[in-house]
Parts: sequence; C-alpha cells; structure tokens
Amino acid sequence: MLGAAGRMGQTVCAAVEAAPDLELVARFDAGDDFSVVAGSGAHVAVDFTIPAVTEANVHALIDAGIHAVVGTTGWTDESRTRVTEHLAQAGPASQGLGVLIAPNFGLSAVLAMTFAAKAARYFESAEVIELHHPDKVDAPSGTARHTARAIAAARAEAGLAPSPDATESGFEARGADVDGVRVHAVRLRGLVAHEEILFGNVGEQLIIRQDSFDRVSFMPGVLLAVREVVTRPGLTVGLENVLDLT
Ligand SMILES: NC(=O)c1ccc[n+]([C@@H]2O[C@H](COP(=O)([O-])OP(=O)(O)OC[C@H]3O[C@@H](n4cnc5c(N)ncnc54)[C@H](O)[C@@H]3O)[C@@H](O)[C@H]2O)c1
Ligand SMILES: O=C(O)C1=N[C@H](C(=O)O)CCC1
Repeated sequence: MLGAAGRMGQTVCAAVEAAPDLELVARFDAGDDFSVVAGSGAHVAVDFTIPAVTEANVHALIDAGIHAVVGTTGWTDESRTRVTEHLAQAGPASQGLGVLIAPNFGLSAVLAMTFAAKAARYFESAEVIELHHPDKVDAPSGTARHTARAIAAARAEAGLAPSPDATESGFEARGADVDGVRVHAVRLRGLVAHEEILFGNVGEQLIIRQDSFDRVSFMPGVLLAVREVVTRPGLTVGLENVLDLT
C-alpha cells in the first residue's frame, strides 16, 4: 500500500487485511525506501498518495514488475501516455503488467459519471459541482474532471454548441473550464466526497447526485480493481471499464 498512512491508505490497509483472498505485505509512505515495496513480493500495489508523486510511483512499480491500482488524482493525458509507453517498452519481468487508474472507486460515483455521459447529448446546458472535505489538496476533483471530459466528448459527438453563457464579467465565479464544461469546487468541513451534475433545457432540469459519506464506500471498488488488474495488461482508466459500464 503506497500512501499507507493517509486517510485512504489506512482504510485500504484495513480492507485488504479483512479480505480472505488478499494479503497485505507492505506499507509505504513518505520518506520510506522503495525497497520496502520492490522487495515485498507484492503482486499488486495500491497508490493513494499525492498528485506530485503518483506518476513516479507507477513507473517504479512497473520497473519492479508489480501491477498497479491507482486512486490518486492529478493525472493528465501526458502522464497517462508516459505510463502506456513505459508498459510497452518494459523488460521481461514487467511483461503483461496492468495499471488501473480510477479517479473514483465509489459505485455511486462511477454510476453517476456513466449516467451523466449518457444524458449529456440531450441537454443544452451542463455544469458540474464537486463538494469535498477541506483537507483535499487538488481542485477540481479528479472525478469532476473525468465527468466533465465525458460530458464534453458526448456533446461534441452529438454536435452540440457550447452551453449558453452570457457572462461578460466576474468570470472567476463561473468555475473551471474543463473541455468547455464549467466545474465548481466546494470545500466544506463535514463533507467527504460528493458530486452533482446539472443538465438544463428550456423548461426542464436533470440533476444527478452522488454522495460518499464514508471512505469505506470506495473499498469494494478498490478490492475489485486489485483482483481484476492482474487480468488486464496495459493501462485502464476508470472503474467503469471493469464494471462493463462502457
Ligand atoms: N479514486 C478514489 O476513489 C479516491 C478516493 C479518495 C481519495 N482519492 C485521492 O487519493 C489521494 C489521497 O487522498 P487521501 O485523502 O488519502 O490523502 P492523504 O493526504 O490523507 O494521504 C496521502 C498519503 O500519501 C503520503 N505521501 C506523500 N508523499 C508520498 C510519497 N512520496 N511516497 C509515499 N507516500 C507519500 C502522505 O504522507 C499521506 O500519508 C488524493 O489524490 C485523493 O484525491 C481518490
Ligand atoms: O478525498 C478526496 O480527495 C477524493 N478525491 C477524489 C477526486 O479527486 O475525485 C475522489 C473522491 C475523494
């Protein structure tokens, strides 16, 4: 477990220890030597660290011949491409390795993103609001970025025009622009991880909302990914692929 001392890391360690078919062989956190992981005999590593280090961790795992399940956010097209290239060029000990990166392992979140992608083509307007605990270091959330990109792709495929917006001043209040979809980030004590996807047409609105009230909600998805990643060589992005929701 990489990031073992963190909020998610501690929860994943407990979930793995409670799973009869899995064994936790190493806990790794900031300042530890990577030999803790490389020499552990681990088949699969789970990374819930920080955006600044997660890509380097994945490259080190590939070199060590260990499959990777990654929940850490901050991934870009460029960093994902580098992982794909590394997997393709890897030596014999790393052949057939799988890397599964998912911005959200919660079933409610994965379903909300899937439903949003399906709905996107039917609405003139679309915006995303993500709401998280105030200890989160990145904004907008990886989940909101993934959601907005899926909405944007569906809108583009359907030939929709940009969402109407007459704003002339005060753009800072209109949220981040992710592929043309506005994303708003709320940070509030008491929250864990929540997302609302809003669609509008003249005279009607659709709101899709999901709430993770507790980090245990991510555990079935993480454990599923741990079991599945060994059967999926190459890079997989999004738990929706493992759940056959695509
Ligand atoms: N995919 C999902 O379902 C999901 C769910 C929750 C959180 N997340 C993401 O997971 C990440 C972690 O979230 P968190 O709430 O557990 O954060 P956290 O700050 O509680 O934990 C991060 C851990 O990483 C450790 N760390 C920092 N640098 C490191 C390094 N160089 N090597 C190893 N460990 C290092 C920290 O010491 C800390 O223990 C964030 O990016 C968050 O957005 C994703
Ligand atoms: O607690 C966090 O931080 C979370 N981050 C993910 C994101 O950025 O999408 C997923 C939910 C929890």
